[in-house]
Amino acid sequence: MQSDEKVGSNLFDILLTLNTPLDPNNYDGSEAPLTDQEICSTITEVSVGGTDTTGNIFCYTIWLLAKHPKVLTHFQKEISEILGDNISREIIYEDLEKFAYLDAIVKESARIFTFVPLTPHVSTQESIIRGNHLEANTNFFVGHEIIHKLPEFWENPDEFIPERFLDNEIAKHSFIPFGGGTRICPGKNMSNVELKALLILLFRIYDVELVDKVSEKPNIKYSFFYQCLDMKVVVRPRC
Ligand code: HEM
Repeated sequence: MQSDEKVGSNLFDILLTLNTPLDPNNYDGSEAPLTDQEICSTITEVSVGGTDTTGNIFCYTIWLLAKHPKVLTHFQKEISEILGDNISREIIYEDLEKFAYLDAIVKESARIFTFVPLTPHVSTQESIIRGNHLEANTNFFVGHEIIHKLPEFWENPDEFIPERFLDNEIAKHSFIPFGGGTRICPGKNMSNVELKALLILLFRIYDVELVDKVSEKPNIKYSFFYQCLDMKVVVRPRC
């Protein structure tokens, strides 16, 4: 970055200028707010954690909506009711809180395509989990995807039914796409806001059709998370 460039207020600007004379908070060379290693780790975490995750879930939600036209129509009606028909009207954060049906769509999409199906953990103390005895310091996995498909919590678990998040009380710990406890995903809210805004921006103007209408699933590869390898769509302005 050139020294005469204006520093914006986005996260990368802030991180890249910390500990330098370009720091908008006038870093005076005394104790640095973060070490260089902490800055690098934060940039890596936000880049890795923050792009593939939301991008893939965006694809899966488009795929599900294209496969379930009634759900899409309901969502597009919600868009018109909340934002009106002026397509250049900006979306603000407060609008997103009114989108109850979209919220249910996003949750159901994260349940059907549990992006991170397993996470590794280590027990810090001796515990009994569903009748299984675990010593302290045991390595184990939390099976997010398995939990999201258990028939004791989810009726017709393989079906995409956003209404289940509107009408029913969801059993505690049965819906954990972002994990839970102290290590819950710190990007949860950011991802939800991005995803909802993107879906509104897309579907308030366009209809989307899958090129491959036959396959039962999108083309997915597992590599710690479910990566969407390719998904071709035809996008048409709504009539
Ligand atoms: C739909 C999008 C996302 C999903 C499904 C997701 C899912 C998860 C899950 C399951 C975990 C593990 C939690 C646990 O161990 O219990 C996690 C951790 C994490 N996520 Fe996300 N994530 C998403 C978006 C994001 C975004 C947008 C960011 C950053 C901007 C992010 C950053 C992180 C980080 C840094 C951790 C590690 C937290 C820790 O170990 O303390 N994630 N995420």
